[in-house]
Amino acid sequence: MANSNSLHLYEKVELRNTLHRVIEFIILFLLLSLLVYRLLSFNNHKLSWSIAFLCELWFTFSWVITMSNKWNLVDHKPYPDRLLQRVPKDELPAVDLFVTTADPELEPPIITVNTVLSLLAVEYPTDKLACYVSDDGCSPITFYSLVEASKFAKIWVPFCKKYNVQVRAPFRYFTNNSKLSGNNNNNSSMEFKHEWKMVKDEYEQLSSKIEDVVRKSVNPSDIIDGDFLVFSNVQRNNHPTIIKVVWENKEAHSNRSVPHLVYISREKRPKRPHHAKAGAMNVLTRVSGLMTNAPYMLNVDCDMFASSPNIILHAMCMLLGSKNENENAFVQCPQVFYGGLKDDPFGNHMVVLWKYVAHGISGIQGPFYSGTGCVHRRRVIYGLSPNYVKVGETNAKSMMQGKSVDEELLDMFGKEFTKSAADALNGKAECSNMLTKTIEAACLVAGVGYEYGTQWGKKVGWMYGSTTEDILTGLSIHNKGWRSILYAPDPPAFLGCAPTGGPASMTQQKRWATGLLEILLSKNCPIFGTLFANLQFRQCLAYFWILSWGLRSVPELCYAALPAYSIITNSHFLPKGPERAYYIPISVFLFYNLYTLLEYLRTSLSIRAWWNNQRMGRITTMSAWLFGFLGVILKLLGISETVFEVTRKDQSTSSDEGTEDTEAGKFTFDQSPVFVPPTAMLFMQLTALATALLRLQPPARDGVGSGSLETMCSVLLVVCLLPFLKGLFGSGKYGIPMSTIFKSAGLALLFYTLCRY
Ligand SMILES: O=c1ccn([C@@H]2O[C@H](COP(=O)(O)OP(=O)(O)O[C@H]3O[C@H](CO)[C@@H](O)[C@H](O)[C@H]3O)[C@@H](O)[C@H]2O)c(=O)[nH]1
Ligand SMILES: [Mn+2]
Repeated sequence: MANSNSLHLYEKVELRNTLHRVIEFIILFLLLSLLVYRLLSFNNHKLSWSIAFLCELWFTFSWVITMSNKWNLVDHKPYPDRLLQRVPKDELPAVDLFVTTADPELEPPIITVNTVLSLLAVEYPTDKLACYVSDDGCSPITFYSLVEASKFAKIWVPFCKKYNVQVRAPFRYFTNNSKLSGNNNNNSSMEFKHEWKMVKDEYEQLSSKIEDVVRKSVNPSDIIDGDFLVFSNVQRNNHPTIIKVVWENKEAHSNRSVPHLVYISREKRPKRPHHAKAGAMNVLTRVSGLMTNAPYMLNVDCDMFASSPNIILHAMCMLLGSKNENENAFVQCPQVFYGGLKDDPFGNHMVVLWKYVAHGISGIQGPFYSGTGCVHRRRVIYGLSPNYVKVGETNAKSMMQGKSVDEELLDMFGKEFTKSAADALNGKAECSNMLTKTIEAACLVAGVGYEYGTQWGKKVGWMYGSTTEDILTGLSIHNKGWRSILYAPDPPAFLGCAPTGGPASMTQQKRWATGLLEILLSKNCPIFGTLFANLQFRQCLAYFWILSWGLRSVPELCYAALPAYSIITNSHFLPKGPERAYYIPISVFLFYNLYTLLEYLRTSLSIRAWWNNQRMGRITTMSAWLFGFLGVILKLLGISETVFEVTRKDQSTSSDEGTEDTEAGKFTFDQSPVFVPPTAMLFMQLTALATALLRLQPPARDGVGSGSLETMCSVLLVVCLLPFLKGLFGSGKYGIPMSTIFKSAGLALLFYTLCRY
């Protein structure tokens, strides 16, 4: 029998994708042929030909990167049993659990509470876990909800463990039609039924209590006083640090115990930068560093509950089990969404993206850190490089160049934190298990001024300077030469909310495009990482692929304007009928769509979902990503700052995913300017088509006017923009506001006049 120590704790599985590779090469060949054709026939054409050439050059370049990203798809499979054979349960490493919330209105406290409960109930020794909730909204309602949740946790956690409940977020468990479901044989027993009923009643009481407070019919301070005093007279952006140990786990080894739960609202002062989520994560890191200092940290957004009870154990297999103990910096789980609208009408479930791109990058240096559903090593977050890690040696010492260790630690981490940081770096972190005693020090490290003069956000912790702090932080880790691991189990490890509706999706996409481009155009650009640090070349390409989302809007918009321009001026930018090259763009179109469709079908998604994503791809690029691009330009010019706008999380805790709500998938609009460019684009194409239809085109200058391909492109764009066409006639939130229509019509008119001048 093999020694349990010699067996790997996880396995790397390569996925087959020969068919994909073949189609990828065909598309590449066609794109290159198109470029060659353009070069050979350059003399005969002018402006539109050059623009088309530049755009196609960009598309080809993007395609090469896409191919590199998806070349070898890799998956991982953990063996938790082997881990438990190797490491006794009470010697498993401790893990700190971080949850961030920022706004009790956009992020209803009941959602946060469910996330917290799902984490408290994971299948892992409770004395190894501590859950920290950062509340950037400084809301007594959130605090009250957590206090009540911690009481409920005392029956919820033992219940889940006793009956091996699979989904440990109560709102999902009780509404999932999973009536009386669990995994044990004794589930049908009278005892189980009785307990199930009791727990369900308790949960209902908890939710109604929270609802009362949210609806302001009950004031939290009327229920529990004392604790709420600190919340009186606080303003969201002007208040001292509030740290409350909601629950301290003192009966560690009892099988009814519940992990620690700590509430943190960091200090905020007007005009002092708080660095949004990155700032919150750094405060969580420091406060937990003083309280429990676990060597591993799991972080989730408030809406991402753990839907697999073994997730921490599985992640540990990958972190403890690599051949070279410390090669993997973090384990990232895909973002999967629950209760989403049917067929992904807003194209933001990203299922195919996670399946193909993330698994592909997983075969290079590892997936990007994407902000939620990720287990980090604390030492890596503190800036340690893989080559410094020598088990049993003092890492803190080896990290420093020159100065004495103490001085250097002081400069990096700040005064109150040097000891904690040194312990963590040296791997001798131990739980003090006296949380309340550390509150005073914890308040200091959560203050606004604490990071001043330290390296937080620059060299240690979550990185500042981008609204996509996750990608930036992951990049700085990959730069040091670390690898990362994608863990995508089925059923998913975490489930969250995807924005529903046009405005919420646009806000999110705009923030991403902005944040990503901010990174690309800064000193953190991955190209420097490859040139001067340890970022692998193909990983650099992968980063370039994601960081350039905002940039893509420019070639896409130009290319989309070309058919309208060509029809209005009666010229052509694509090959004409008799030429053989005529078939190149047609083949690119067919093969590309076949390729993407195949990806959707292989992921068991519908053709409708494929189409919705293709369409939203075009719409998002023209609207949100364009505004992300403009936002970064304004920032570079020093005109405005980029901000983190929190995405609204819908409280639809219903389980009826399939039920037909005819309005649900319908595109919604608001006053936001992001809706202007797609509306204008629609008007441009409609004007062009009308010009052709009414035979108002001027005579073609070189004898060959616009042809069938231009018309097809134009029609295709109108089809993609159908939600906007409908929006012109819709009312309320389903209609495009009049002001947007006027602005867009103005732009389209301007375009028409420029074409005609
Ligand atoms: O000042 C802030 C702003 C946000 N958050 C939290 O950050 C998380 C993510 O915010 P959300 O509005 O849900 O943004 P999403 O676009 O859904 O988030 C994705 O993109 C972000 C980067 O743009 C990542 O940080 C997230 O992890 C990733 O899920 C939420 O838990 C918020 O409560 C804070 O704690 N403080
Ligand atoms: Mn989110």
